[in-house]
Amino acid sequence: MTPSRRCFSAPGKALLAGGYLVLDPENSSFVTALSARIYAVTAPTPSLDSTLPTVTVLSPQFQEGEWSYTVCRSPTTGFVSLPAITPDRRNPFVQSAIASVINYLSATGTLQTPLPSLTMTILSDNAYHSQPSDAVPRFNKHPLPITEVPKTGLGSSAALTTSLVAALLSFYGDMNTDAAETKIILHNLAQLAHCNAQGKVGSGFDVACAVFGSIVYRRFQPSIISSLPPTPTSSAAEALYLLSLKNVIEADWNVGTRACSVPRRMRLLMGDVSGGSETPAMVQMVLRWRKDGGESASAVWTALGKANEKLIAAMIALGEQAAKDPKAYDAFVDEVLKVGASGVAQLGHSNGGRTGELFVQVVDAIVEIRHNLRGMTAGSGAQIEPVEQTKLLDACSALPGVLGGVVPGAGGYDAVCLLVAEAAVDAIAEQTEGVFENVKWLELREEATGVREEDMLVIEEFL
Ligand SMILES: Nc1ncnc2c1ncn2[C@@H]1O[C@H](COP(=O)(O)OP(=O)(O)O)[C@@H](O)[C@H]1O
Ligand SMILES: C[C@@](O)(CCOP(=O)(O)OP(=O)(O)O)CC(=O)O
Repeated sequence: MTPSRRCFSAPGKALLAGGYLVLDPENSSFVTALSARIYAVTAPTPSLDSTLPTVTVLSPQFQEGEWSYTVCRSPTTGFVSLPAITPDRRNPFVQSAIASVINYLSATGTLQTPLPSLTMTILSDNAYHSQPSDAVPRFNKHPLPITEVPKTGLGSSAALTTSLVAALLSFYGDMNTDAAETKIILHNLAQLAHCNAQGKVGSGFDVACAVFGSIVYRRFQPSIISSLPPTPTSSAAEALYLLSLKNVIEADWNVGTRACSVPRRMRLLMGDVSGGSETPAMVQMVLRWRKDGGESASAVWTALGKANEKLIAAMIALGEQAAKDPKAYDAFVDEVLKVGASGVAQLGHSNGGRTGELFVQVVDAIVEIRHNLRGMTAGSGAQIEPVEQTKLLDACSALPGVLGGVVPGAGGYDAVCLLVAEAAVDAIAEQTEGVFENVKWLELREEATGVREEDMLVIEEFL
């Protein structure tokens, strides 16, 4: 093993509660980090003293997965531009991650000099992309470029950008990405790089989840990012740009990133639904309805916000209760295994004390969220919980061990997400397979940890 190699990884996401409302910094959302991760391995590239340093990113699972840049640093201003050595190839997320980190380190005066050349190799878990069969090897290779392989909607660009930013901060800035203050810088840089690459300021829940793991997320004010001047074209502008970049990255973004997770013995069950939806088009329809839909739209929006808050509070309280009164909690979960969601609500009302009460709140909140998402669907015309998903979610909610289910994120024909008792998973799969042909339960589960350094020994064999 090359001793200087290091590996950083970041997780994918599911937005359990907060689709659309998360675009407004007033609202909280519940974001779950998933077991599918993207890994970035750093290795110094031997280079000649006389040549300019280069940064190369390899993504060997995809055809044409190589992007190389020369690092040109202005001796007067310190601004770094990155002309592509492979100009016919584009990967805006890769380029943007490198540019943001190197310029930030340059602005803070901590960029390593002379700058060594670097190669980063990306490995991405199979769950991010549709696979030809279930029996593919880990980190399966595709016979197509990345842009042509269908995605599953787990937030590959956010996990990629975050793992690259962590790798770059550690390689070029010698920063400990585990330290709390570095994680905030990492988050802000990854958000900026992701927005620049996307060409728009998104809600950022996927990037925040890739950095911090499962969280109750509240967005930053978009003006923080849009206040940064455009990429400079003169020396005077370069100096100003670097100063602004440092200020923006080190400012208090006031994001909500409180850690949360699915309570023990419960599990998220993610179902891939064949179809697929266009998130940006749906966002446009919803925002238009929100703006022009008068009081009825406002009422649905407010009620959905309340239902989301209720679910968030109940999930957190239930996790605490599981630790505080494990006996009562375990006894209640054993009962949950015997009944469907409405049965859980009945049980919780009649007995179960505080634990029962909290289970009722979770079940009720999911019902309320779905009710309002259907109101949004009807009002906006965006197919957020389409009728097919209503049928699927209703049928699943009646199965023993299921607390309820939602269409995660923007909703539509991408996925469903159930909250279930862990021990019921196999029975749920058995009872739904063949009945609902278009749902495929995924091997994914919550893994609440955000960006982290990996043991190189574990990843080495896949390189
Ligand atoms: N494993 C990977 N290797 C290289 N680039 C990747 C990888 N995964 C994602 N990307 C980048 O992210 C882009 C996909 O981003 P996007 O369309 O926003 O999808 P998502 O919703 O999964 O983030 C790809 O076209 C590529 O530029
Ligand atoms: C509508 C949204 O609030 C949530 C979309 O969540 P998804 O998980 O559906 O996201 P994509 O992977 O980008 O399709 C838009 C946003 O917050 O950016």
